[in-house]
Amino acid sequence: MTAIVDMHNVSFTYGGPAVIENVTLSVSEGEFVALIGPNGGGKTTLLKLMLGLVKPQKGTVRVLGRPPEKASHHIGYVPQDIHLNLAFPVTALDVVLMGKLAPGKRWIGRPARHKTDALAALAQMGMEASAHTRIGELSGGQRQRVFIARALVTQPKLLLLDEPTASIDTRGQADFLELLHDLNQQVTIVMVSHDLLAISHHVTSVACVNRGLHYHRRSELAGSLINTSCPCTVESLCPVEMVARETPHLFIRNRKP
Ligand SMILES: Nc1ncnc2c1ncn2[C@@H]1O[C@H](COP(=O)(O)OP(=O)(O)OP(=O)(O)O)[C@@H](O)[C@H]1O
Repeated sequence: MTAIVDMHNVSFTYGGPAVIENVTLSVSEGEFVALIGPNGGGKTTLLKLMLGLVKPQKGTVRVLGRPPEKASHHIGYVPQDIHLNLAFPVTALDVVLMGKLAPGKRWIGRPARHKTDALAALAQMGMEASAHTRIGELSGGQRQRVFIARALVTQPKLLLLDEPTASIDTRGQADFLELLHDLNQQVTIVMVSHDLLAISHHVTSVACVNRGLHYHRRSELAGSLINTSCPCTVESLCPVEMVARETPHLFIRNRKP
């Protein structure tokens, strides 16, 4: 089976020190991968490499067996910061319809079906009742659902989400993660998150990113994530441990030095 994402020995720099170094990662169809790690660890850069927005100086990136820019129509992306003038008079439906526009402002697919597809994407995110509400009148969490609907409207095979829960409260986050869990039945998801504990029951694997990358299958982390031992062999360099040290629940605290 072709991997949805295949990164082999990838290194990347913006011109200074390496931001990503010798990273190998394979994401299979149906996975829900969380990328965690400290600020500046390279998580967003990893998503940009998967999107083909930046190119590695070393190694290869393939999405569905092709260079990422040739697979872009199969990728839905919701970036960390979406700058949108909230006073601009567009509805949730208008925003989702924008997902049907290719970069050259060409419509993707048959225009007659666009509205139906956009309403279906909004329904998937539980937002169909707000289709005709102006985007500025929605809450941060509702807007986030609309942006994901925009990414889903082309029925991508891979959904890349950069910290989608940042503007959602704790109760809303649980519902939102439940929704992503359902969505994962039909689309492979790679999501940047800072909240390892909140996501641990929903994801199939966790990749810790701090220039290097350590991949952990959920079975390695299942049960009590707080007390489980970390499967990394190079403990002092393991990003899991670095992340854990920054959280109030030190799931590696009880380990022998
Ligand atoms: N366009 C850019 N030009 C130069 N350096 C950049 C650029 N974008 C990111 N960087 C640097 O690359 C490193 C990794 O950044 P990146 O945004 O990938 O980290 P991150 O893990 O997503 O961080 P955060 O959790 O804070 O969002 C940082 O040191 C950052 O300053």
